[in-house]
Amino acid sequence: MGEARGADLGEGCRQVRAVDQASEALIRLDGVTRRFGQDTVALDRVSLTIAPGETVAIVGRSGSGKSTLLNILGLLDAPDEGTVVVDGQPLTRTDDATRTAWRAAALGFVFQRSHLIGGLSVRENVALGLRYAATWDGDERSLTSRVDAALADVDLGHRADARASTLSGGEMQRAAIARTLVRGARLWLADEPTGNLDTTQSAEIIELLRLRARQHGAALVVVTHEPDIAALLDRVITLSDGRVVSDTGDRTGGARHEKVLASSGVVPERHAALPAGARTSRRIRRQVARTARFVRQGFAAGPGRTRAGMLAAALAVALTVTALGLSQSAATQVTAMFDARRASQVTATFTHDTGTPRWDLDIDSVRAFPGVTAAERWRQWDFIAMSNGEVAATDAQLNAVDATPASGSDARIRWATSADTHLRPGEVVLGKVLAERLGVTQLDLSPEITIAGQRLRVSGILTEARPGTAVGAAFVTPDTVSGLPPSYTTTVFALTEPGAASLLATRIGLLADPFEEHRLTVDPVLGADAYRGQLEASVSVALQVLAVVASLAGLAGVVLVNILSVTSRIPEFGLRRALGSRRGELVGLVVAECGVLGLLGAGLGFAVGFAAIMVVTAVARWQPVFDPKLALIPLAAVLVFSLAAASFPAVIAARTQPADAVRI
Ligand SMILES: Nc1ncnc2c1ncn2[C@@H]1O[C@H](COP(=O)(O)OP(=O)(O)OP(=O)(O)O)[C@@H](O)[C@H]1O
Repeated sequence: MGEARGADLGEGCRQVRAVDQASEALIRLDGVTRRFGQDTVALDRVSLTIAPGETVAIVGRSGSGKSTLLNILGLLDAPDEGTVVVDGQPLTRTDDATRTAWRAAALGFVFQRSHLIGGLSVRENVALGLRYAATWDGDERSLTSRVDAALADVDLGHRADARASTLSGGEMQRAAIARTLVRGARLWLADEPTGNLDTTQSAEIIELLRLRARQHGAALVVVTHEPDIAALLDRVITLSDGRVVSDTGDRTGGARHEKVLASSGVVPERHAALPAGARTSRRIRRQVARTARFVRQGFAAGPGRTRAGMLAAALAVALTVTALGLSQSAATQVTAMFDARRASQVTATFTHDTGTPRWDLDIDSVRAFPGVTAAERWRQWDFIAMSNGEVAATDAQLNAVDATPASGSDARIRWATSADTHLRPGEVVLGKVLAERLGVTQLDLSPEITIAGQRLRVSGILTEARPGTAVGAAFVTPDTVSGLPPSYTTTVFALTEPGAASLLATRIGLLADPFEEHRLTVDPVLGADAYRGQLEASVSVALQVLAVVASLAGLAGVVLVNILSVTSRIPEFGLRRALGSRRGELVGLVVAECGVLGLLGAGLGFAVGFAAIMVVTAVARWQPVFDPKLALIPLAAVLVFSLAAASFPAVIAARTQPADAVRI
């Protein structure tokens, strides 16, 4: 039998003389004390040995320290004082790695609540016991046959493909026994394994545990409240207030197996006699494959939390992509709007040294130019005093305007008064600011003002100035200004079909005044260029800030979802640790799960973000813009998201104390 088991062992293990030479113990406790806080002494100087193959019951009143003792025997916990010696090797309190390696190599657990992963099949739950075992060589085919054999051994073969959460209490414990069986554990530890079962089922489960442990040459330690169950085992250790008060029974049960066990012991893989390099690369490969499998299983076992994690990541990325894309589109839109105006407006101003120009500007030639839709001509007087008591303003600009439409009555230049205004002799349109200054508010009272001795009816108020139009000006007809002193400035303002403005800008001087072209200043956008860049930048910055805020909000969401998901899995992590998972491997599992979810979510988020950009820009009639280089930002964000979102949960997982976690 020893040889048969030996042949079953994985390459990573080697045969050793396993029993403690001094006491022939599989595990020995010397003066072990375990305290919790200041006041609770859960175990008080406990010394005992567990020999290979013996079956032991630990009994005692509630709170007497039974579970604490089992956790110490199971290397899930370490004593504050005293020594634990496994296979002759003393373990230090701090050496978590060695305890973990021993758990993987030699121990198996059956907990009160069985600690199966409910979303996985029974077969995969049992396989978990072997996947973490140091005795497994990574061969999937041998795994399947060993798992099926273990399931058959506990009479659960017919439920192999069922979800573990659908099993009855008794079936769950059978599955937990199969999980212990399949790993070839040498020490089986069961904490109240029948606590949730009725009397008949309890007896069946204890009998199954006892028989299978014996068949496989394993020692069995069972914590129980029930004397009937204790009576079924070889030896009974009674605890009271953390001390062993009696240790009775037949200890030869174990001795019957000593020879077998002495030749079949295993030590943790790190002691194996393979070359170090080969061992390391082999272990890494196996671990990567194992983690990949666990990640897939984790997604399948918890579809709800998988969806939540993915959607949180998708939302974060979608918000970032949308905000970034819209910021670019909006900035481009501002540019396009300004460019559109620049392309359809031309203003040319002539400044004369003295008096009125020799020739009045030829507005008709401008109007006749291809693409021109409307044109105006202003003459402007600066600082004309208007005073006869009724008009007190002294610095208002006064303009003469030729407002005749380009064709028919379709005036293309809108004055933004109550209606398009065609000024008639004797009338004036006031800029809003000037009107307020003069106290002219209501046109239905037919207000009148006097300029240069002429009484004029206010026919409109200019509420919205075109670029460059002074809302502090008064607009009058040429008749009105005929009596004024000469004007020094004349302006031609033209609107064109889109795109025709730039050509007009090169010709307007020649058209308007071929003799004084050199005095011309052409300002196509009337100063708008100066603040176009600023506006563009402001829009862009505002939306980029929004993108950062959205990213942070999304990141917080992803982190929260991951933390909640991992917190709900503490018992599962405790189980994995109990079965032999190292802290680092657990961290790797959590990071891999969060990372994969982050990447899947990011893909979804990209798609949603792009769709949102298309919809918003289509509704707003914008040109959608997304610089491919900016895709790097969300990509980097995804990596940061995934790592940041995984780091907190990974710390939680790494800090999981198996002894505490399996109590939950
Ligand atoms: N993680 C812990 N933190 C604080 N106190 C603990 C912890 N674990 C155990 N104890 C305390 O140690 C003492 C022994 O607890 P333990 O669970 O070992 O008793 P037990 O005999 O198994 O009890 P029961 O039969 O009720 O499960 C108890 O007073 C318990 O409250």
